[in-house]
Amino acid sequence: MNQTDKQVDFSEKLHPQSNVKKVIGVVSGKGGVGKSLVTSLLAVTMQRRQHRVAILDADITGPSIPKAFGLTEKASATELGLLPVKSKTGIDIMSINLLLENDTDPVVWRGPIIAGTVKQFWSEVIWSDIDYMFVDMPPGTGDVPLTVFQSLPVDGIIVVASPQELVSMIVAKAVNMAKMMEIPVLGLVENMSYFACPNCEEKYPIFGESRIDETAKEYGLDVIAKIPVDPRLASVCDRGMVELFIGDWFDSFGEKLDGNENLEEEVEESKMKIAVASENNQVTQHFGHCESFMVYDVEGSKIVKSETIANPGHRPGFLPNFLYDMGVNVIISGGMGGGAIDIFNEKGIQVVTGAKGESQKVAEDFIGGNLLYTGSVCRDHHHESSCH
Ligand SMILES: Nc1ncnc2c1ncn2[C@@H]1O[C@H](COP(=O)(O)OP(=O)(O)OP(=O)(O)O)[C@@H](O)[C@H]1O
Repeated sequence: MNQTDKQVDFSEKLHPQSNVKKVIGVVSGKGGVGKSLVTSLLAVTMQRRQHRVAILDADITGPSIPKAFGLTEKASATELGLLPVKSKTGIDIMSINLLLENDTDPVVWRGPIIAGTVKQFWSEVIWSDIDYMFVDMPPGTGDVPLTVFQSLPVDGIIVVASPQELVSMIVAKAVNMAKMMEIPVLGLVENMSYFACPNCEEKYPIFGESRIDETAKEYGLDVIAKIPVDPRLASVCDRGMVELFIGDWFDSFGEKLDGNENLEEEVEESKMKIAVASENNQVTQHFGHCESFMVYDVEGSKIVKSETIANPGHRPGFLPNFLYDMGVNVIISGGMGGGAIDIFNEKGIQVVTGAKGESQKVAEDFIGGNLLYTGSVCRDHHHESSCH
């Protein structure tokens, strides 16, 4: 089922006593690649550069920031609002773990509740005079990170990946998600890029040869840092002492950030191609058997060209490759089989299912961030009638 909802602008709802100048989201195409570590290192780097820094831990189901900073006290509240907890060096931090009585309790909330909590972290916490707020985003490119993205006025994002993700299309998905939301991608960080032998200068690519330069070139992005696998990094995080890390990986990025008042100017206007599986100009329920694809070229937030491409025929695995070859970044359909979704995912194409209504209107809603989708998959795709 398709639902539309006006994109919420939480920037107006920042707590009256808060003042946050720049919000930078740290994302990863999947969990466990070091997103929280990178968020922490970035925050510490900017703190060392004499800025007032905050971390909003939006990774509600896997909050790791309080542990890395060794925070044991809980957040407190006044009648005016919630107060972040200050780290040893004065970084303001808010995380669900600072509110839960027992921080080993699992958080098993659904997307809307998670997004609601992140919204409260933005609007009900008093963030006093923050120059840089780093947001540790939920991992992945699914419904939850997308909703959180829509909930915060993020000025730019940093994509973290390990060498394996850089080989796959996971990074492409993260980059496409940011493009969809019209958020500038400030650059890529390759974590666990290599292991540096402590006895010689040799660097060993233990998780595969670095692909970051190639990937960055492909998407026209900057390489921010290549971080080695370093047991000392794991150790400072485990001991709650990330503020003591030794390394200059983010120094030049910090310098650049300081010299760059307007992050938006950093990137060219984003472009993307959206295909909508259609029947009589309406989104069809049956991706493979659609009459045509309405294809929209988008620049910034405007459709600059539209064309109708007849469905060249339904053969297993054929259509995703056909659309990929056309340069499509996003496919919208009512229903779609799991096999097709998998191929689109492998190719880094964002899949939006559960859409309904007039094709161009649906594409416009998507561009405006107003299309919420169900992510529904047709489990049995042999017959059209099974695709509901
Ligand atoms: N370069 C590195 N060298 C050594 N250890 C690392 C490195 N990067 C991350 N780690 C360790 O790997 C673990 C996972 O890192 P982290 O929590 O930052 O990942 P994440 O992407 O935020 O995970 P999630 O998405 O599940 O929250 C942590 O214990 C961290 O200390």
